[in-house]
Amino acid sequence: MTRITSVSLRRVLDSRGNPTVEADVLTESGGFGRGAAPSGASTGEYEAIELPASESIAKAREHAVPRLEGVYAGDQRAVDNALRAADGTDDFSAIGANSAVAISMAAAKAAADVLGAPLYQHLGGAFRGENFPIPLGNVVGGGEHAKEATHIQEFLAAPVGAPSVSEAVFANAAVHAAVADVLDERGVPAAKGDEGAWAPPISDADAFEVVDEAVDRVEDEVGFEIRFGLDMAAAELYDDDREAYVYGDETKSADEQIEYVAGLVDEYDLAYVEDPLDENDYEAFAELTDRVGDRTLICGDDLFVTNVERLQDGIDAGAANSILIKPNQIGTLSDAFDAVELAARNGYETVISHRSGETEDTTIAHLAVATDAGYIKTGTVGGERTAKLNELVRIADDAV
Ligand SMILES: C=C(OP(=O)(O)O)C(=O)O
Ligand SMILES: [Mg+2]
Repeated sequence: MTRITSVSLRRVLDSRGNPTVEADVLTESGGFGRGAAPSGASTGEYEAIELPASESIAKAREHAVPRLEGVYAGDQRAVDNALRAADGTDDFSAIGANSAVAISMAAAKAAADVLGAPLYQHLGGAFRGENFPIPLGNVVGGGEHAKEATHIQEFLAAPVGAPSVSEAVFANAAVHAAVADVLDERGVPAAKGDEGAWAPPISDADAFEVVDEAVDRVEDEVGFEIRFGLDMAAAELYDDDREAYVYGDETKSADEQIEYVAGLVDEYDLAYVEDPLDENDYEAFAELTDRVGDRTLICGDDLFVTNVERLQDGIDAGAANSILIKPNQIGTLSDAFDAVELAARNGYETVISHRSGETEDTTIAHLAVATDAGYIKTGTVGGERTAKLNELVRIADDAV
């Protein structure tokens, strides 16, 4: 029933206006699935390779599509193994991780369509947990996502006390609005960055004050606990030649960076810190996790790139206590599931994540529910972000 009869690929727009790959998968019984690849700006050095969309489509049409016809979409590992075999490299540099992930997601949706089950149910099975992920909402940002804004890439609202997904999603939107109010009161103009977060021309120190104030106001309104966290995307701050983290005119050594982040965790009671250190410095990650990992999540994004080998190295080193999962960093849903499983077996929290360049695709909302992830990071406002957040609300409401 789920035997694939056709795979078609096309170029569509992503949220930055760049071309990206969209895949349609059809099965013999009429099942249909569509997936679209996201795209990063602050990409990790060890991510699977994204090719220009046209090139990736041409290569995938030549090498992958013929192998996929006849494969059962309901057997996700068979689909993803066919993609790996068609590519023949470790990093999808032959057909592009963008075509690979679009096809992998489209096949999963086609199978769910045939089975008449919501995607999260197909991916997670009957015995998945009953938890819903807490959405981490980007409310202020800079780095590679906005020029002339903060050095730290993302300040993320974390509504840890929300009684429901819906209340959490609306709380994050309220924090986003409150940040606009606080900036306005301070006379600071702000455009938005790639993910829809405010990108004000202020120092990181001022941004902490602004977000802290906005979170306090919304916490008082909603009556449940809201904390906040960061994606420091520190590999983008790190200068290999100077062996230092560069914040404009200031630099910090690895030891100073550890001290700085540990201080921030305590001063602002941060719930979450992603990529606080360079992607090659497992040791410094381990030192920081040792210091503050009992009271906050230290999450590896560029550090682990959703890759089980890098995650295993991190587990061995004690480098973090959580992992960001981005399917396009590794190329297939099967690989992303493997990373989630390894993380869970080792007590690591999982955070399913969007990319800064996104589409209306909602797969990650289903993936987060299917894997019982503790968190999902998928922005706060903006159509390509609310597509996932609203899908989460629908899933919680049993309306997909
Ligand atoms: C979402 C992120 O940004 P990008 O997609 O640019 O890597 C991130 O760094 O977590
Ligand atoms: Mg990140």
